[in-house]
Amino acid sequence: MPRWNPAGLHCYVTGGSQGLGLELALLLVKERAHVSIVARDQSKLDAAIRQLEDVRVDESQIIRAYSFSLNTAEGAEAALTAASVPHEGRVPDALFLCAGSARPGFFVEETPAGLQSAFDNVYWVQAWSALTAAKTYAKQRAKGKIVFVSSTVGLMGLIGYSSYAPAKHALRGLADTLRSELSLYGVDVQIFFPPTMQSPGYENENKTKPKITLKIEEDDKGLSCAVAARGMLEGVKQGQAHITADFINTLLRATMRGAAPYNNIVLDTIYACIGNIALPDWRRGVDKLIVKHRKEHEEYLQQKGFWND
Ligand SMILES: NC(=O)C1=CN([C@@H]2O[C@H](COP(=O)(O)OP(=O)(O)OC[C@H]3O[C@@H](n4cnc5c(N)ncnc54)[C@H](OP(=O)(O)O)[C@@H]3O)[C@@H](O)[C@H]2O)C=CC1
Ligand SMILES: CCCCCCCCCCCCCCCC(=O)[C@@H](N)CO
Repeated sequence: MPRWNPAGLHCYVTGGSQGLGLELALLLVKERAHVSIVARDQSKLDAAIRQLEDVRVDESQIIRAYSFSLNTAEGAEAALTAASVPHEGRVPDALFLCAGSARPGFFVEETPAGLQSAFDNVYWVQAWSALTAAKTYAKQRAKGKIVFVSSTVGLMGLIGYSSYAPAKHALRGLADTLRSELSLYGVDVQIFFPPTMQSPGYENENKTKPKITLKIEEDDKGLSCAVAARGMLEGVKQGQAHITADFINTLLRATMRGAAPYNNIVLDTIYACIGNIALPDWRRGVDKLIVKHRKEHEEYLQQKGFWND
């Protein structure tokens, strides 16, 4: 299969105002793509556009920002329609659905409304864009690409991520389904599983992250968003269905593949063997750490007034 090349194509990057999405948008602009970024905060979009303009290679590149909330079907549709205007109404050649946010916490402290809004912020924030794009690809008889962004905790579960991990797993289910179904229209579907990335969103979630989750993650320095974006784009170019950019997520990917396509049958089999031994070993350590944390957790709940009502 020939490598995918973004030069001259219209790439639509949600969450393109900061973090992974911005770093990916920068790479795409450097590779001569037309780039549209979408996020809510206009001032962050303005700052991002200045950075993207700085790396423009060609006068003819169309580089635009659009402020929309992608949490609703209407918002996602309006954003895609707006971004298509400078391209004669044509659907973008590729969508990179990077938008999403995490709000870690303990399950027993969650509320029904909180859990539902988390699904909006993690699953629907990408799925609505895929829905409107898929319909438009089919109607316009256009070929294209949709790339979702999941997480390490789209491949496993970890204390503190009960509102987030299920939605990231659901994105994998959607990506696998659409990889199968959208081949009807010549639309490629891929999904990236990033590890921890040093981003504004990560710094923000750490402010309220449970202590035990912080402890489990403490040795994990994560990737810079620039390195993660490079790994993501490389996997996209190679046409990988499931993309990873670091060793741990590669082990998780290889052990969680199921019927998904191999990236490399020999290497993936080796990674799965390593993962089958190393991952349960790591998990046993984490399980022990959590049991040891019981007393401190009880004190935390006491302090929060958990037993008061
Ligand atoms: N950082 C990490 O450790 C990891 C992150 N991920 C995932 O990778 C992706 C990128 O993460 P990261 O770079 O850290 O994210 P950041 O939180 O730093 O940036 C998120 C981007 O998405 C935009 N966004 C968020 N919600 C919406 C919305 N409802 N509508 C429109 N735009 C929105 C934000 O802009 P604005 O708020 O202005 O709308 C911003 O541009 C996310 O999907 C995240 O879940 C996965 C694994 C690890
Ligand atoms: C040999 C086996 C060793 C395995 C080590 C695994 C260590 C990983 C623990 C951290 C996982 C948390 C990632 C969540 C990232 C994310 O999506 C949020 N930060 C959202 O922004």
